[in-house]
Amino acid sequence: MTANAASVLVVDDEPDLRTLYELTLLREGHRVETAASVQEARQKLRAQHFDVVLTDMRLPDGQGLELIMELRDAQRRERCVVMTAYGSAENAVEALRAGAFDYLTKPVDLKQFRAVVASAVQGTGGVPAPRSARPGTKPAAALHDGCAALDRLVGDSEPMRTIKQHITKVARGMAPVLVRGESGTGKELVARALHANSQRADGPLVAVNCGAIPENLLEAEFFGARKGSYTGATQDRDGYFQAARGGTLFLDEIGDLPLSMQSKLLRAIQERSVRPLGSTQEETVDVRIISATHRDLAADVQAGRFRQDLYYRLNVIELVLPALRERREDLPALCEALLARIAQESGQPAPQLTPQALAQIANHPLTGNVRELENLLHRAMTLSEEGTLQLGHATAPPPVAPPTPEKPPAPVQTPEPLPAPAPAQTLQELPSDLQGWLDQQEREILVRALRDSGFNRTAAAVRLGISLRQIRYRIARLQIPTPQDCDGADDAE
Ligand SMILES: Nc1ncnc2c1ncn2[C@@H]1O[C@H](COP(=O)(O)OP(=O)(O)OP(=O)(O)O)[C@@H](O)[C@H]1O
Repeated sequence: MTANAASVLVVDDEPDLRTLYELTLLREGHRVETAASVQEARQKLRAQHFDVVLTDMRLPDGQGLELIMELRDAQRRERCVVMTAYGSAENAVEALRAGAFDYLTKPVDLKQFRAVVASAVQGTGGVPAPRSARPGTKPAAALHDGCAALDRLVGDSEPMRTIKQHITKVARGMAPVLVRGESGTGKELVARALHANSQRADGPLVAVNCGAIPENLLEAEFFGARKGSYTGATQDRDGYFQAARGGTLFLDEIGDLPLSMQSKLLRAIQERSVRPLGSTQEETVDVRIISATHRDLAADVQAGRFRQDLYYRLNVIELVLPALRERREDLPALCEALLARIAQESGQPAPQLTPQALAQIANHPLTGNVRELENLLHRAMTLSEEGTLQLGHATAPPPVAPPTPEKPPAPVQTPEPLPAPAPAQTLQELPSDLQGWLDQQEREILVRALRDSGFNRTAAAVRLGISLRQIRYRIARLQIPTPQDCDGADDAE
């Protein structure tokens, strides 16, 4: 028996299943009480508090959902896990919306069962959460990180206050969250704040831009791949799901995921397990899913571009971020915070923001939201003299090299730090490592385009006929070093 055993109430009308769950939990070191009906569960809950309540959805005298709602209304601390019949996605979604911490589908897989209970027990006061178990860290640190992540979301307007309240309220559960909002409104910051305020804050946050990954690589990137499963897979490697174990998987631009991948993602979420490419084994993964989109996913569902069942699964809780034009009162605070951040990153003192400069900024439509504001301030800072922010022409976007589709990319010249390419090999000899060779070619082309555009990724992307997202993905994948302020040189998308 573990010293910090949690107390669990199991509610199920089937005696065999009750015993199975009870034995499994006892073996994990927990204290267990059981109930066969809603009435009996109510009695037990009146008599004592538990850490976790595991309840079947359908009970002879009512629904497990009633218990969840009663505990929620009484502001009780119990975390509820509901067991729903396989294929009834609506029930699981309804339970999560009603405040359930998580759900399991029947027939319950015992491995999943143990993982979900372990996740629910963490931080309830039973088994200590990973953070407090780590030597040298205090629970206060968790609080601090969570608050700091919320503070990074600058803005005290009504819609921003509501968003922050919602973040603290929903961060601790396992329910999937869909963050909606125009490009540049801070969806990724919201995802980070959700993670930092969750009990998984000590685990990884893996952010994935679904729109930037080539379709043929999606499966391997998400679920991992075994050695030899495709050309270039020279060793086993984990996917995003495995990398996010015990933490949060942030799926940005989820609306850009092709339909074929949507069904695979749905399956992974439902089964809580993934099968790496080339493997015969399923791997259990314990991740919380947060997704984001600037698109109207409901309309995409109507148009058949997005799977309805996946939409329901991802959209259990929806957070809608306001556009900057809907919260113009936040502009002064945003400018101050962004200038301080840019100044700190560039090692310069923050320039003073005069009322005239602020008025000039306020006149700008800023359709690209906070990202556009950030880029504008970056440009203005480079023009500023004597400690005062000068807008000058900074409100105009920087010139971007026009696309030159008719002009094929010039022959690749090797940039300084890179090894010389092997053009002879291109034509005469077959490369012995195709993937490595292709990566090398791509790297050289990207480095050249970046240099030619003064490390402005937008311009480099235009030049190469790819999107900003794609170039960002490729730069990260090939680990191409870029100057610190490279972001600032980019246009708002
Ligand atoms: N409320 C905010 N306070 C401070 N900075 C913000 C805020 N919102 C956004 N930003 C900054 O603006 C930039 C864009 O934010 P973020 O990437 O989170 O937006 P997004 O909605 O995810 O954009 P996209 O849809 O294009 O991916 C980031 O540098 C971020 O730090």
